Amino acid sequence: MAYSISLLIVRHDDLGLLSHIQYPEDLRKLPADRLPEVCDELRKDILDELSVNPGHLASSLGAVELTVALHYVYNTPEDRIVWDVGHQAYGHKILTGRKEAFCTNRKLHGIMPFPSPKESPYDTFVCGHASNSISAALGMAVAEKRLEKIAAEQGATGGNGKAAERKVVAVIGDGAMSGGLAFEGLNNVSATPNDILIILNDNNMSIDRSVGGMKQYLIGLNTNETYNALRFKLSKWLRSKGYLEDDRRKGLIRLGNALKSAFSHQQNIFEGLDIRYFGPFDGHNVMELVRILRQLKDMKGPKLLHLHTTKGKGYKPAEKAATVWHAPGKFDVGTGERLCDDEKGLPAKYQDVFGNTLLELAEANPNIVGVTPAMPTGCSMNIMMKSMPGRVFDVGIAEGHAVTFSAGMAKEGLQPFCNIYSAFAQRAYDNIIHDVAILGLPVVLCLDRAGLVGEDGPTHHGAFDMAALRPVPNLTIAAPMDEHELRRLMYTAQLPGKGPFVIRYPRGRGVLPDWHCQLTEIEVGTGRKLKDGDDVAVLTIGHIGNEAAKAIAEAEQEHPGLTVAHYDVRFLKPLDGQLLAEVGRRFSRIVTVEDGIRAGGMGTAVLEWMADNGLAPRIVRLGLPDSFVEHGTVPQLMHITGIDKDGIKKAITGICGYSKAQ
Ligand SMILES: Cc1ncc(C[n+]2csc(CCOP(=O)(O)OP(=O)(O)O)c2C)c(N)n1
Ligand SMILES: CC(=O)[C@@H](O)[C@H](O)COP(=O)(O)O
Ligand SMILES: [Mg+2]
Repeated sequence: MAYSISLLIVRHDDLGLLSHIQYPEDLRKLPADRLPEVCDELRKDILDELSVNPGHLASSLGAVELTVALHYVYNTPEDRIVWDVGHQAYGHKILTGRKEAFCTNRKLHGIMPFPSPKESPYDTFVCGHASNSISAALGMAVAEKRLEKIAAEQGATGGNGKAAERKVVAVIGDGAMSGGLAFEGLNNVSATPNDILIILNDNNMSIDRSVGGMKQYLIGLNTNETYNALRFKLSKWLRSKGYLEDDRRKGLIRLGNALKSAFSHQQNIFEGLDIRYFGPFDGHNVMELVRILRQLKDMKGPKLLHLHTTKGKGYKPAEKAATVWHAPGKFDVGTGERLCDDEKGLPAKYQDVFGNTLLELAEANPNIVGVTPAMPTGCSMNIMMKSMPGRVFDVGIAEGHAVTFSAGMAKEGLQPFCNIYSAFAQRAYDNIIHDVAILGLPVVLCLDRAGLVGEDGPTHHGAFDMAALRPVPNLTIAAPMDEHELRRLMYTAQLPGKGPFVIRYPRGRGVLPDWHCQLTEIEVGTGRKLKDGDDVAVLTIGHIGNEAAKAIAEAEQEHPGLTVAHYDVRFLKPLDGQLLAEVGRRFSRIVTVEDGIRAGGMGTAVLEWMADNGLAPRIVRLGLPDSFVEHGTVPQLMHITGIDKDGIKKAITGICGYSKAQ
């Protein structure tokens, strides 16, 4: 496997103990009582670096002790640590050969935003979308057992030719634990022979506050210390006597569970699933963590270790306001002041236009309710939440549920606005088809972060929504080119009889000096001509139309005589047949521009429409390629993928014969 970090900037700071640790094997040479020092240095390194090179701060600070203890006790990378989301894994990166390159974190060609086996053998699985760690870890554990069996049958000495049995650990936060996939994983862990350790890193926070029954359950979940100590000793002894093979182990868990609930009047959901539960313990006591992990490491059967941690641990501003410090941007470490750009005079963020407009619509329409899967701040639904707490539902990291829950409310007459980041909505594909589209329920699905998102990289780009949703019957799919269009589309979507309505818009700011405007209806399925011209028609959808407008202006300026028409398709579905007929009849050259994957998106829709209607203009389609776009700033990535002003201009002039087309 190729490991890729091509941007190598070496840091030369003197980091004390850390400067002697390149890899976990160096860490493991230290006596355990030096580990608190390592943690302090690691925390300081993360803080200093992130203050100038922004990223996910608070979760990584909260996982420092756990990270050090894991790499100290486990034989990584041979043993597998599977991080959930991976936004807490900066300490892991620094300890696993990426200390010098950490200053390139999230930058173009630098370290990837989330752990990835493409970058390091210490990164065991793809990270970015929450709640997959338990399933992946179980898969690895099952593979290990099976491969060992195959090797034994073939007369080899052990699975993968190694001496000790590989251990597999999943590290999952309380927020990620609210995801359905995590529950599916637990259910399967319970019923499949395996020895995995699930570490529940419980800081009682998601990005916003943790929500739901599991969060409440975890707060109340306790086992007393004597019980924990006794149980460690007992299971060690039973194991040494060979009494802890699978059947007996399950029986003992059930007995333990029964005794515990008899004494404490508390059922333990994990133990009820035959997963041994240990905790809760202090996740910031590194020496204690080492002791506990050593005891659990060789224990057979599935286990869950529950740790209490503090998001933002060790940095007071982050501890006090973990949501803001989840990914705070640049900041002054000393004062805790966040160094935000001067926002004065800048257009509003689309998310804020969404949030304010939703509240405005909800004030007028009592049927409107808001649904967000764990992103109230990210999508600005917190604006409505503050004013109308009873009408907004944060359902946790549960995109599929968010859609079906919305569908249920729509079925009974409410008007849900369900806001999901485009990439996370991939989790809800069938829910959109099965639970919304088939019945044609009037759910307004707002896909924020559609298109390139920048530094979060391939897992987070909203690349696929248009291509994925376009074939689904009954859906209306639209994308606003500016803030006013977003407001008007939202207004239109909640009018009676509109059915399922998808509105996609990007991360970041719009283009207008003032987002306020009157809320008036846009006729569904209509695009608009923004500018006339004779030589070529440029068809765009959504915000990228603004980039195309700049490209057109420049192309016309650089090539006197060239005139370019610009159409805003606006609705991917239904397409505006009248507009396309005009374009198809008048122009023999068309350039389509979108910020989603080219295959199957708007350009493809135009191509199909022309072919279906017996028209054959030459069409150049710009969009994201058939490969995963890496991380970098949005302008950098737009340039690389050829959808920035220069790329669009090149396509326009190329198709008109002024320069070679791309
Ligand atoms: C499927 C999916 N939905 C939403 C997100 C956005 N997200 C990233 S981290 C996070 C909170 C995770 O909370 P937790 O697992 O408790 O980790 P913590 O941040 O508290 O350390 C959310 C909602 C995501 N990455 N993936
Ligand atoms: C780790 C994760 O998935 C989120 O923290 C994500 O990075 C948020 O993205 P925005 O910054 O666009 O809200
Ligand atoms: Mg959490």
